[in-house]
Amino acid sequence: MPWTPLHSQLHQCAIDRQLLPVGAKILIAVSGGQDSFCLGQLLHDLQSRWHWQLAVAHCDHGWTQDIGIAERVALVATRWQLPFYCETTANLPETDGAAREWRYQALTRIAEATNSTYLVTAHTQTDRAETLLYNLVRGAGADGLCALSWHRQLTPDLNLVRPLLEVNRAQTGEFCREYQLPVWEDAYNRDLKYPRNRLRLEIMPRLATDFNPQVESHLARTAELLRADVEYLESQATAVYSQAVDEAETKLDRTILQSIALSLQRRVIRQFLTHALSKMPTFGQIEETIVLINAPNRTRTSTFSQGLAAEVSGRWIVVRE
Ligand SMILES: Nc1ncnc2c1ncn2[C@@H]1O[C@H](COP(=O)(O)OP(=O)(O)OP(=O)(O)O)[C@@H](O)[C@H]1O
Repeated sequence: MPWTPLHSQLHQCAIDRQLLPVGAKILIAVSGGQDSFCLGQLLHDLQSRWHWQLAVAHCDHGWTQDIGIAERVALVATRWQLPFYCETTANLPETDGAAREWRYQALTRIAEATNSTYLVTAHTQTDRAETLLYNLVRGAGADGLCALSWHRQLTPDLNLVRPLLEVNRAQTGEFCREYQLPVWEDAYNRDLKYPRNRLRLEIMPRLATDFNPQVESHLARTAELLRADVEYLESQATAVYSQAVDEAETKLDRTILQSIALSLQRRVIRQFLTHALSKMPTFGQIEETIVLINAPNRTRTSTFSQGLAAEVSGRWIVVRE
């Protein structure tokens, strides 16, 4: 089969971003859709140049509309002459979130069992643009807008890598047609009952025709820029947090918080409350706690959870009943 511009793009991207080292042991998550078939084919074709050890994993949710997909993926894996692993769940996941959680657990198990140190998924530039817009409309800060990073540590021994973040869905579709890959069209993806599908099928095309044909790549670039900002801010916040918090992580020094910018204050308070409440605080809880930085002694927020509230105690902010 021909060497395509996508082969060159992925090859160059792997070099520039140092995504997958020479000789890496890589597990490819293949759903049976066009994006992951495209990714699998590209990695397979580049394998001899990079000396990667590849394997294919599929997660079977047991949903009736998915019958036959695992067999298709297995067939393509055989065509690629790659080992194929499939996990089926005993409990049908009822929501998208539950399915995703189970999928990542299953993929991690397969990666561990096969000693793979990289798990790759086929999230694309299109997914990134849609995620940004979807989260923006629902209400998100910079952290929510830059979801989908190039890589993320899943466990101490396993990295999640997303090599297709600069490739769009039109390109993966065209590639799969050229390579005659047996792409599975998920009926769920066309159901306009789901907001995410309406965004993909109605809003994004409308933005492209009425506003800017490059909307997808522009939104994805915004996500990329935001990610760098967020990573920098979060690392600064972590450094301040370690200075401002006491050893037991029960109180926060207001004098240190008073001298930093609001954007860092928010992040330090979020880290503190996440620890104190054992869960991610809401935006409102963070804003209430920010007020305490310059408030009189004994000023108290509303009750957050389990009877706990934040309170000024001299130079400290504490969380207590
Ligand atoms: N059933 C599956 N088996 C194996 N891999 C899968 C499966 N479903 C999804 N994936 C992997 O995850 C990628 C993203 O798929 P999809 O967009 O459907 O997941 P998502 O749940 O919306 O994404 P996220 O994991 O970011 O929430 C796919 O390209 C594929 O690599």
